[in-house]
Amino acid sequence: MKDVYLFSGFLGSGKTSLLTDVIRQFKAKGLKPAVIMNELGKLPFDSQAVDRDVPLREMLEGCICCSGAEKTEAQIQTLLMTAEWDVLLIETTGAAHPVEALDAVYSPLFAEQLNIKGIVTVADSHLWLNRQTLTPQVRTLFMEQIRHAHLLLANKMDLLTEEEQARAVFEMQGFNGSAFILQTTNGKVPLSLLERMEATAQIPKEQIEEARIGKQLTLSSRIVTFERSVTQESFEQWVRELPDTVYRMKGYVPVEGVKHPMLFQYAYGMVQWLPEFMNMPPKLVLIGDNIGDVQVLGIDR
Ligand SMILES: Nc1nc2c(ncn2[C@@H]2O[C@H](COP(=O)(O)OP(=O)(O)OP(=O)(O)O)[C@@H](O)[C@H]2O)c(=O)[nH]1
Repeated sequence: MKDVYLFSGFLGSGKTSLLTDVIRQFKAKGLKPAVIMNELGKLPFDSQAVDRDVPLREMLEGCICCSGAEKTEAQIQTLLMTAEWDVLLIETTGAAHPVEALDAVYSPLFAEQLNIKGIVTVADSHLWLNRQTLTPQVRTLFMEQIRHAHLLLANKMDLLTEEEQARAVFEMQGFNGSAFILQTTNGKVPLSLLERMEATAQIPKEQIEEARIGKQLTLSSRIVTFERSVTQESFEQWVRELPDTVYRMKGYVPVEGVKHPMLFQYAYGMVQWLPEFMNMPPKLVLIGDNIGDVQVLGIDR
């Protein structure tokens, strides 16, 4: 299993600074990192910060969330097939919602190969203290990135007084009680802290595969394997009755009377079904808060 880290954080908060330093540290340990970078706009600006010997895939058309999970899936697949690497670092754009970004890396296709370690959010602490200057939408995104972090870097500490530093960390901890918070400058974090993040997908063997992120985190993912086929109607009925703390689902659902499991997508109350021409494994990924308790149709438990 290869470890995967997602670097989240608002525009200009220090993600690329973190990325370059983490690459340096992995290399110093003799490990080979690979990188997926997402840029808003078309210029591969940040990628110049990554050494040439690091396998790199870029998505220049937008962020992980809005350019679609399929592209990220394809990028990861390409990396898995074409390059030698030990650990994958994914830098999301500052405009990505962390749940969407996480969703993009959770594919049933490589659930057995990747170990999603979780979300490292770089927070601009100066901006945190001045967040009332942001528009409501932007402020919501900025705060969501902080709220869903598994490891939170309170960055740009050099710009704050001691009193401000303490206030920023205190407030952030109140907002995200489960993340470990580290005060940083230029995104410098000891590798051991990243490596200590609790991994997610301890896959096979059992029918139900729990995937946990972090310790007592709210946001978590779970991969389940269907034991029998369901009807489309009954499955949609089950979806309608789900608690609204299930944010996202995707996978392949075995549907009665249909040859191969159908590609199923769910996001923010919307359901999408697509026929699949290959026989894909009947697995479903759920992402949300406390999803361990959700009883899934077609799975006995
Ligand atoms: N003073 C100060 N500047 C920082 C710190 N961390 C990053 N910066 C600067 O902030 C700017 C943005 O840093 P990046 O690492 O490119 O941030 P990013 O999150 O990758 O930016 P986007 O890719 O645009 O979202 C750069 O000019 C960095 O040098 C810090 O701790 N203190």
